[in-house]
Amino acid sequence: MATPPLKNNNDIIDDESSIDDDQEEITTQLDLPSSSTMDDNNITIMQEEIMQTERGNNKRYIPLLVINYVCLFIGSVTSSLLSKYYFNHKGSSRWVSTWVQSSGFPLLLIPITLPYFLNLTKRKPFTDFTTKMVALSISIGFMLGINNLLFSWGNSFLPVSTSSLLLSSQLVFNLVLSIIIVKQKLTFSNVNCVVLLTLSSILLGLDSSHEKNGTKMEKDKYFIGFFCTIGAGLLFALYLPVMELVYRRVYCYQMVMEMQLIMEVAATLLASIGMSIDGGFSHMKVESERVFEKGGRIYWLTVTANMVTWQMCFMGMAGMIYMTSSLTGGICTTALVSMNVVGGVLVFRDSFNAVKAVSTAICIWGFCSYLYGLYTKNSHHHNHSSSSIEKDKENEMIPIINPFLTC
Ligand SMILES: Nc1nc2[nH]cnc2c(=O)[nH]1
Repeated sequence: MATPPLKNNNDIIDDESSIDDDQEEITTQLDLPSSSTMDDNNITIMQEEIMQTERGNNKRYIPLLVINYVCLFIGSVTSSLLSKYYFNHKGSSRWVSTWVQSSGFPLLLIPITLPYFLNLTKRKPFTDFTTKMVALSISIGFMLGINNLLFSWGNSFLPVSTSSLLLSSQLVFNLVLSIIIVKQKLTFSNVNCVVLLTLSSILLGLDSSHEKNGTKMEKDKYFIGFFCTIGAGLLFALYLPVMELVYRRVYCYQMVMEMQLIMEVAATLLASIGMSIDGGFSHMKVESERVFEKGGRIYWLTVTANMVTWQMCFMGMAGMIYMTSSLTGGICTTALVSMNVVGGVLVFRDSFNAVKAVSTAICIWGFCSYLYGLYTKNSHHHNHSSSSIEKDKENEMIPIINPFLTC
């Protein structure tokens, strides 16, 4: 395909007034069907090169990455603390803790519509969606719903240390499935990090016996918790690379959030059906009026805050996967499991012994060395910027943002 000469990069990015024209022009250059999404098969080597050249100039990339990581961090740590607060004060519904993970989905309308109303984009929300993408989002949403259910059931039956020990397996599964599904390359940096984070979680898990809130756990409850957590880890490890694969078909951050919203609607539907069948909604009412130790007002505040923090967590996770890779998303999430333990120590005065200290240190070390590995690899990549697509694929910081189509 003959590709028309490109405009100067800065012209394209800085000149907001010409974005519309640019988009139209580049849509033609990239041969992107105007009413459908970017498909891997539609991208020629030349088109990849055009996008690759522009990536370095995408000024929104780093701020957006930071915002997403901050959301993931705050969302993960606070949702874990709020869940603990809920269970500590006689909240007991597993369905409620499943439902709050996705039911805050309307909040995603903020990152979806804000750029449009702030005139940062001319793209109208929910345009360029194909039936296939909606169907994919709904299917992945059901998978997420089952993961949420298993995750909260596992957490409710097991002590934090045991569930973090079991969840450590998700990172290894994530690495293996990323290699299979998205052809993730094995590097010293990512293998080293997976080993260190897994070691950190194992240490955390070995730190306590199978006791929850000071009482010896019944064997059957332990096994339910065990299988739910392993199942959640496996599903989550599959969910991340599948998301990465799907995100390769979208061309801007807003679309990622829109897909996330559809997924969360599907997950909420699943949780709501389960909750209705099991009397979860009436249980919520009874809990708030008679059971929760801190009273009804604090109960609803806890539930609402948990809905908000879970959305921050999922929004950050989706953004991380889109802007980096599923493995980086998995590493960031798993590193936060250890940070949740530190949160428990700071907020609930949980005991902090030498084993937890060593585990936290290993986690921080593994995570920082991974970030450093990404940083050096990325700067090497920029210094030796070439047209090779293979080279880009080796890089785990893959900003799939097409700046011409940044919306
Ligand atoms: N299975 C699983 N589900 C999650 N949902 C949010 N974080 C996690 C996680 O670390 N594992």
